[in-house]
Amino acid sequence: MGLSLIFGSVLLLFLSYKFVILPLFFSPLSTIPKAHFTSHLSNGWIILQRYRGRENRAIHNAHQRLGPIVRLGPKALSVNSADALKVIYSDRFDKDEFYAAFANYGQPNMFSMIQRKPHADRKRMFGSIYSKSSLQSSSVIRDLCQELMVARLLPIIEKSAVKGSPINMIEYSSAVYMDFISSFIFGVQNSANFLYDSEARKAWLARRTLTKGYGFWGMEFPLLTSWLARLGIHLEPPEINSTWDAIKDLCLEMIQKTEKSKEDLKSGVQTKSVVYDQFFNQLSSSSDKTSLSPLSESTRRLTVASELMDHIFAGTDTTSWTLAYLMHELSHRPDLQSSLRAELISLCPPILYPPSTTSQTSIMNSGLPLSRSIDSLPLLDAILMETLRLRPSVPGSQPRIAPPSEPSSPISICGYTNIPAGTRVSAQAYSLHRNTEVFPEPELWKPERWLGASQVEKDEMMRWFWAFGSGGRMCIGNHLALIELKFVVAAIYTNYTTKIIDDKDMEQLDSYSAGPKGEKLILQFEKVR
Ligand code: HEM
Repeated sequence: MGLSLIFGSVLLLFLSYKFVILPLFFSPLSTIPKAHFTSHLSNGWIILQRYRGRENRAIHNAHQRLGPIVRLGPKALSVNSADALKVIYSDRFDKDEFYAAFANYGQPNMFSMIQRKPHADRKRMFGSIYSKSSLQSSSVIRDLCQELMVARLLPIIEKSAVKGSPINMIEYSSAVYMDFISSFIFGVQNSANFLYDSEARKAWLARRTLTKGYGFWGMEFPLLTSWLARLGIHLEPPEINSTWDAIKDLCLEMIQKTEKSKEDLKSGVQTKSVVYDQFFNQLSSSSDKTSLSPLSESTRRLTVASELMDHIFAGTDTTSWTLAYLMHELSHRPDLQSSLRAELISLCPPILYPPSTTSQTSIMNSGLPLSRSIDSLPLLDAILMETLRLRPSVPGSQPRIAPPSEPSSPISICGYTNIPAGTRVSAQAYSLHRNTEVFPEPELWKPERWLGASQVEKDEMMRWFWAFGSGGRMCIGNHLALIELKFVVAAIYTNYTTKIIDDKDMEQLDSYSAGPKGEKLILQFEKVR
């Protein structure tokens, strides 16, 4: 009795010290302002904000009140400082376990990998295929712009303009970018064709809508969720899993088609399966070199599928939401549409549709303007940058884990030193892009801010611009996204004006990656005379 009382008291003292006294008074984090009065002791508040879909705004609000660094939980910080980004998103911090949930088919991919070494090995396998110079000079990219954006998308818009029937741009922007990224990966002959295949397009969108807003329990409490599921208690509808499986089957189908098409050549438009070939060859040669654990055929296949499925996920919603927000904003500004068109007409040749039959450099036979000429148009660039600033597709926190401090270079963030190893530290584009000193009137969409800025102001804006993240884990598809977005905007606004018919769904959700709350942006296209 006496012994157990002593044991109980020691245990109670130990727990009080570890979970109350240490985080409250002795942790190096205890002097950092707390986002909520419970934040020194518990993650409960921030988890609740996440559950309610208010996390980005709640963190932003805390930064506005308390400054560039706030404590979200006993071992969790948020920072809002361009200087701190250089420390946290350097090659010393690993990703947080949060990312592991993005593995597909039980296999990790570049995005889901936590540690730097395996990630660096994986990233190297992609060589330079996503670099700006190789994309800008790629004949495949040129052929895809021609086939998908000119030959497939423009006729759809032309038809809608001629008939005067509005179209849902959320649906078509999703279609054009799914077709583009899957064609770049697998070749246009093996990819999705959502622009033409309305049944497949609608099924995909319906499945994506069904999964929207789910995933909280599995991500926050994976063990609890799977234990309860074994007992037949589902925290999220069980059909969500089968919906995800159906979504992922699409990638396996495209891989099968790509493998098969190597054997039997088809007629019709064909392009190289750039990403698939690069990754498959690199994976095969690296697995042949490692005699310890050569990959089995099925593991190799799932590894390819996990990686390429992730590029499809990462490259579809992000770009299509950006296009939808850009067109939404431009539709409010007919004056800006005219200025943009004047700039686009200066391209050589302009992307006129339908192409004039007399023109020698017709866009239909790939007389497209050079990608770098489109890239260097200042107004188009300003319009896109401003959209990515105000509506970044990944507005939420990108969590990293503080490494053990090295005596020669201790970790110091926003003036606080000795950040303990294992502390979860994150920044979010939502707040970085709303710094009023750098982006005055941050809630307004003002492309002019990028045009009128001096070089010094522009450099400062770029230091805070974080739509694609930064450091070694920055978006690998950023150059591809910019090319795809600029080309579609150029192709559309050279030929048409847009007017809003229904935009009730456009409020941006509050989550890690976030698009419009609904699936509808109805626009009326009119042919420019
Ligand atoms: C407007 C379009 C896009 C935006 C705003 C965007 C944004 C981002 C951001 C912020 C990250 C870092 C996320 C984090 O660490 O938490 C990221 C990573 C990534 N993105 Fe993108 N992305 C876009 C388009 C694309 C495209 C077209 C691809 C196609 C390949 C792509 C592939 C990836 C991959 C593979 C990663 C993981 C990189 C790594 O961990 O090394 N993204 N993206």
